[in-house]
Formats: sequence, structure tokens, C-alpha cells
Amino acid sequence: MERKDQKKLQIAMFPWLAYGHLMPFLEVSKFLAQKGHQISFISTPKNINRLRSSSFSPLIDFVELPLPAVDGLPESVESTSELPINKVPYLKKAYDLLKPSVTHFIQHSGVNWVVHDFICYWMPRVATQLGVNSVYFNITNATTLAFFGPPSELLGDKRKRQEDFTVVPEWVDYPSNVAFKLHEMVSHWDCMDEVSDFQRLSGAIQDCNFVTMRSCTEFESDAVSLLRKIYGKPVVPLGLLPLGSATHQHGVADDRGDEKWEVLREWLENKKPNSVVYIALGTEVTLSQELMHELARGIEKSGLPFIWVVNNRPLVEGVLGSDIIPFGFQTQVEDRGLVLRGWAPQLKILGHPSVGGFLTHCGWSSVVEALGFGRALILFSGANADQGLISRLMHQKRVGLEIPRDEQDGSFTSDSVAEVTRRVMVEKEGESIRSNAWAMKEIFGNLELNNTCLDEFTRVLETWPTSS
Ligand SMILES: O=c1ccn([C@@H]2O[C@H](COP(=O)(O)OP(=O)(O)O[C@H]3O[C@H](CO)[C@@H](O)[C@H](O)[C@H]3O)[C@@H](O)[C@H]2O)c(=O)[nH]1
Repeated sequence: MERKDQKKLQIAMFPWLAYGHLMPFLEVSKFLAQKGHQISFISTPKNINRLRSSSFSPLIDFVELPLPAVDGLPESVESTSELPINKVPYLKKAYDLLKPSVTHFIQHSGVNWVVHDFICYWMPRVATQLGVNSVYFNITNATTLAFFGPPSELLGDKRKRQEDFTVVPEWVDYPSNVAFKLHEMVSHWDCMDEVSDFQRLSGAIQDCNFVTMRSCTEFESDAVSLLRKIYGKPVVPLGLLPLGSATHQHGVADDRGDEKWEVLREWLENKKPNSVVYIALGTEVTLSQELMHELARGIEKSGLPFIWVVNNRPLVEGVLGSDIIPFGFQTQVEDRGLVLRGWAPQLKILGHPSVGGFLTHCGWSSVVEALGFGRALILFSGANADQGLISRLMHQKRVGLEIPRDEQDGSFTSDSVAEVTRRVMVEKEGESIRSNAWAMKEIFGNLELNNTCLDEFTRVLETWPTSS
């Protein structure tokens, strides 16, 4: 753990205002605090209020900066999970307006390092001007970054149209089919403001001291090596942050939904090992009512036992709460399925031996959690950010199969949902997928391996020359 001779650092963490970003930043903060470093975790009051309970280290200081008001951003909204995708640009604007208050904090708090996200593309320059080092923490994997390429390509002229992102870029020097589908890119375009995500990512990479990400070379050495080459600066993966790693020893990352666990556990206890499909679409994906109904029909047609987390976010235009799934669906399937409303204890569900597979939107945290338990993946990518790329990557790694969707509009059929789900879960031809996913536990669930990555990341912070 903490070494006597070690230099104590003061590290500011500044994640984007999204659950999938806040949590990995908090996990890394806990690890660094265990190593004796002082953490200033900077975010907005509502987000901090939610996180505070899951961190007990006195070395983590939560710094609350009120989110400036922006026309178009509903009052009291402070994270992407409270917004439909087309309103996310307003949140990005408000986040950018935090620049003066974050700068003021960094200037007056004795911080040595800033660990930042890509949305705050201005942060590494601010840090440099203040004589502080910065590291860009990409909360997803190296393959995604490799697809987007170096700053020169992110800002270049080669990829101006949405179609340009549907092909594997020429600089990818290993076999890959990782690229967006057109409908994913169309949807992603909706969540960009006048500063595009490409400009943001480019600024984050170009001006930081080094780049880290939630991954490890054991999983994707080809992409990590490529990044080292194309960025021309150190790339130090910090591991997959699996459950039970050093970061989790003070309690699970999030205990919301735990009150549902006893009933769920009892239900799962009565099912055969590996028989249940867990279905959940993360914190940001919103499907239209039509697509939710198609998904419901597919789940029903699969004939398999399931737990389906139905997100009650009142965000689909004109549809609220229980209308989002077909009327009477719950009663029709009650002999073999459970519909969960609101926040689910996802980690506990995935960890139960009766769960064999996960129909997922391909958020990176969900994928990491599932493979940490060796669960096979039914890949139903959402259209946000990296999810399409993650879906392709996991399909290519043969730890899951993608549900086919129309390239143009993302539509899909209930038959294909049922067919792919059955293939991954029970059919003979899915056997290799199931055994590959099970084998991935050796990487995704390997505490020793992942703590070694975190140690190496910490060592780089500790030994980096001080900025002048
Ligand atoms: O009812 C719920 C819903 C979610 N979770 C947890 O919330 C996290 C969800 O993270 P993730 O699967 O990554 O989904 P999102 O938050 O929807 O995804 C955002 O963040 C990801 C990085 O984590 C990116 O890969 C995605 O593109 C981005 O949309 C996971 O830890 C889940 O265990 C629960 O415990 N219960």
C-alpha cells in the first residue's frame, strides 16, 4: 500500500457530468487515496451529493461547483441521465462555463495533477498555464480511441460526413471491423454542440502529458500499441476497475437498488445455472415506444427466463413510465420473466450463477461488469458515443453476438432479438461464444492483473517530473 518515502500528490479529478464517467473517476480516486494521495473530486452539487455516500476516504475532498445556467438546459439538471440525447449539447455548454471556477480552484489549491475527461478539452491547456500536469482519462477502451485517431485526423478533412465514420480508418494497423453503423453516427451527431466531440477529444489528447484509459494490454495490446505510435506520448492503461479490486474494498460502488435484491435473489435461486438473460440498457439510452415493444416481443419469443430493467426516465417524447412496454406484458410473462422498474442492483444480478447472458446496450461499464463474471453478451448497441464500437469489438472478440439492425434507421425485428438471444444463451452454435466469455473472466475479473495496471498508472503520476 502506501510507501513511506513516497511523494504525496494532490490530484484534481474532473469528470464529465455522466454517471458512466463519474463512477470510474471515483473508483480511481479511491485507489489513489489508498496510496496516500490527496484527491479533490470536482463536480456539481447534485452529482456530488449522489457520490458522497459511496466514498469513505478522508483523503477524498469533494469540491462542489454550481453549474451555470444555460438557455435550453432545464433547471436542476446536472447529468446526461436526466436529459434526452438531443439536449446534451446544453449540458456541454454549461460544463464549459465551469472553466473559470475550475481554473480558480486549481490555481489556489496546490494541485500537482489534473485527471480530466475529453469534454473539457480546454483543461490541459489551463493546467499547463498554471504549471500543473494533466492526464486525459478515457473511461472507455483503447480500440475506441484508435478508431477516432490522432488529433491531426480528428481535426482533419478526411472525415467530414457521417458516412466517413462507417469504415475502419486507414491508420488502424491490425485486423479490425470496428466502425460505426450509419444510424449510430446520425444519432451521435445530435448530441454535439458547436464544439464537436472531435475537437474536444483532440484538445484532450494533444495538450495533456499522457493518456490513460479503462483497459489493459492483456485485452487489447494492438490498440494500445497503435495509440502509443499515433499519439507520440505515453499511453498507460489503468486497468478495467473490476468489482472487488482495491478500489471497491470500502464497499460497492453504488448500493442503489439493493432493497430489491432479496426478492431477486430468491427468484434467481429457483432458476437453473446460466439460464437467465439479464436485459438492461444503462443510464442514457432511450428507445422509442415502437422499438421497446419490438424488443419486448423478441424477449417473449426467445422463450427464456429473464430479468429486464425498464428505465422509467420520462424522456421518450410523449411517453411516460409504464406505457413504454406493451400493456399486459408483465402478466403475460410472469411465469418466466421479471420486469424491474428504476435502478437495478446490476452487479449483484450479473454475479448470480443463474444468469448466463446479458442483453446490453454496450456501455463500457456494463460490458466490463458482465465479462468480469464471464457472462456471454447479446449485443444491442445504443446509439450513444462509443456503444456501437464496443458492440463491434465484442462481436469480433467472439464473446457475444450482435443483434442485426438496419444500417440507416437502427430498426430491428423481434425475431432477430429472439434468435440471437437463443443462440448466445442455449443453442449449440453459441457454445464457443459462451466459453470465450467465460474465459474473459481471467482478464476482466482478475484483481491482481488490474491492480498491477493501477499501480503502474500511480507510479507514472508519482515519478513524472514536476511542471514548471
Ligand atoms: O439500473 C441500473 C442502471 C445502471 N447501473 C450501473 O450503471 C452503470 C452503467 O454504465 P454503462 O453500462 O457504462 O452505461 P451508461 O452509463 O449508459 O453509458 C455511458 O457511459 C459508458 C462508460 O461507462 C459509455 O461506454 C457509454 O457510451 C455511455 O452512454 C453500470 O455500472 C451499471 O452496473 C445499475 O447498477 N443499475
